Amino acid sequence: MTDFSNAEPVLEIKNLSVDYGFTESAAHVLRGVNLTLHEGEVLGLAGESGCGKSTLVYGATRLLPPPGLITGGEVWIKGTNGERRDLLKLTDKALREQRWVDEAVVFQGAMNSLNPVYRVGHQIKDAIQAHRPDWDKQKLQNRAVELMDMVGISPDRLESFPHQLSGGMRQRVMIAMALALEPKVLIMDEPTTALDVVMQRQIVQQITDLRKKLGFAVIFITHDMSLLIEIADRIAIMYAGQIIEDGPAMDLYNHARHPYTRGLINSFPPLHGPRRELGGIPGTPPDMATLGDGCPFADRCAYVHEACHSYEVSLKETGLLGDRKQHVVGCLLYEELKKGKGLPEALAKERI
Ligand SMILES: Nc1ncnc2c1ncn2[C@@H]1O[C@H](COP(=O)(O)OP(=O)(O)OP(=O)(O)O)[C@@H](O)[C@H]1O
Repeated sequence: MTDFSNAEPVLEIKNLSVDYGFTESAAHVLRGVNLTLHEGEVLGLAGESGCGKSTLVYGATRLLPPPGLITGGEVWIKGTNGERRDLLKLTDKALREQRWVDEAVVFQGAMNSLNPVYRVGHQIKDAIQAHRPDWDKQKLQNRAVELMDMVGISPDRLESFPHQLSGGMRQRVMIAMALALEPKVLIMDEPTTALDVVMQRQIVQQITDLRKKLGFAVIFITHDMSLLIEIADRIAIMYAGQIIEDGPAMDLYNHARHPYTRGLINSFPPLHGPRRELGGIPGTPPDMATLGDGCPFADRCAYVHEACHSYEVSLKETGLLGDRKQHVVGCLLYEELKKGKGLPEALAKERI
């Protein structure tokens, strides 16, 4: 786990908002999200199902399917050529040209998106050739072999059809394709969810090793907090279309500030140390189409008080001793703390 906060940002999502639908009944699924990924960093994005993780990364890369609509924001990417551009302002042509080159996305269930009627090698080479039309057959073949080697699959498998590969192998092929043009940013949306635990571990280890070797930055989406704590340098927690806590991975794990983050962490067995009882989070995330004002977690929060119903989430440092500047949280309790009101006793006792 490394501190990348002084490294240059490679992807900056600023105030990004997304609606599903156009009419008055549109659901405001992403509400002014800010998130920065630094060069070489592994940023974990966690939160319950439906909190907007996929919408965030697909919105930021303009891969959002209809009826998703970006209603505001900026997404600055530092391209492989060093130039910074706002992805939301690029023409479709410019977008197609920079995709795979500057950033690549491995979708949820990507292993099922290989075309069943073409050999794996053909598909890898096709993807590369779309961006490198001047490469001859031999060069494409060499790169395909190199990529298979890189993800630990025998290059003979370039001749296989997707159905002849296991799920884990297909997922590795997708990772190889994503890395084919050496992007600086790799976005992975639950890349291991459909795989068994052993395969999950192997693939996560492989991504970690490749990142060290090639130096790209990663946004890794998962529900699995214990996995993130192992692999991420930094973790951002999403709830109801907003980031509600963001900090260095170990700080966030050991000193989770938001009651929702604490709930998420307590839903997974601890990695080290004494066993503790697992607790869930009562209730379910709110319906984004009917979400009103105030903290969206208020209805499920054990520490809720009147003012939370009109609190507008904004990420700030807690001011608590030992908290680092890079650790921010959007919870009224910490604003009250700064006013000298103190934390509720139960919250103050846990994991401070
Ligand atoms: N096509 C759609 N039309 C309307 N609402 C949608 C559509 N797709 C997603 N949503 C809503 O957007 C919200 C965010 O969904 P999203 O898939 O981004 O969440 P997520 O955190 O990635 O969930 P998961 O972990 O299950 O993938 C959810 O409330 C979902 O119901």
